Amino acid sequence: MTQKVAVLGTGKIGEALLSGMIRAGWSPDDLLVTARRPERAEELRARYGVEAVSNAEAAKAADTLILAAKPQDMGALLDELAPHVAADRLVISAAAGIPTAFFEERLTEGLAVVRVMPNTPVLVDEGMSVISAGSHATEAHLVRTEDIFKPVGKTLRVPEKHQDAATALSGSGPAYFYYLVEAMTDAGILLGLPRAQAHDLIVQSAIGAAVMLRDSGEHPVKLREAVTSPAGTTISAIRELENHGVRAALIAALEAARDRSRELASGNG
Ligand SMILES: NC(=O)C1=CN([C@@H]2O[C@H](COP(=O)(O)OP(=O)(O)OC[C@H]3O[C@@H](n4cnc5c(N)ncnc54)[C@H](O)[C@@H]3O)[C@@H](O)[C@H]2O)C=CC1
Ligand SMILES: O=C(O)[C@@H]1CCC=N1
Repeated sequence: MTQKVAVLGTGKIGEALLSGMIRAGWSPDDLLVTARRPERAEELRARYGVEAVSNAEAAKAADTLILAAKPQDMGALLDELAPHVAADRLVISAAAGIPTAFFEERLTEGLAVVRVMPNTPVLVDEGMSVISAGSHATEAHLVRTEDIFKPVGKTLRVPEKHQDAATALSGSGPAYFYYLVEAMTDAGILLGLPRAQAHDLIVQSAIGAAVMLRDSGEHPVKLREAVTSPAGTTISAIRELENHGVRAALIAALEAARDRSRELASGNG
């Protein structure tokens, strides 16, 4: 029998996942969405041909519920869902910070809960989804979760204690690269290039560097050394990065993201 999957709280990450599932061959007939605003429900219906229903209807009809509301909205969503989630359902949470125990305590006794931290590149099938089992989730539940997330990128299983770190690295990760591209494009403008050209030069350099990181098997230090000619341009830039503490700033930034993820654990951070 075909499994029905519902995305509850279909905002940016929920829609990214939904679009990925459809690209991967899921029939819109086997997918349900929920949204707070009727206009948003209509938009999703028109864009993907999926049925938009209430949270209670989704909980009753779907075998797998993907919860993609903000951590701060999760308590209220669970209050709505609690009377309707049968014990044989799989609940997948994509929320930053919130532990699987939060769902287990508020929903049906013995329910399988899986925590996943995806990232927005699921939109282009290059996502990174980090997966942890709750206390009642079995191997079969993890495989069911991977069936949803594998077609839209890589997946990795980690113990739940590492989820806050994963959130800081890969959940938020794309934002750091966009930030760097934005800053380097500004630098290109300072150096006299038109914005569009500066953008293209930096984006293609980022793509080339990312593919080499993924495919060459080389350590990033080796790849950087190959760019850094003696008494050349690159080392002049690297010295400035070190002078400005960019490495320390990145370490502090990711530590702050990890700490914020921990703060969100209660669902009202
Ligand atoms: N944006 C990202 O890159 C990532 C986000 N996440 C997690 O995904 C979740 C959603 O994040 P975004 O998509 O960025 O936020 P968002 O604000 O775009 O989406 C959340 C959606 O949930 C809806 N919602 C809230 N309560 C609801 C309810 N009771 N019933 C139906 N819909 C409800 C909101 O109207 C909104 O459309 C968060 O928990 C976040 O931690 C995880 C990984 C990456
Ligand atoms: O910024 C956030 O809280 C979410 C979680 C990971 C990426 N975006």
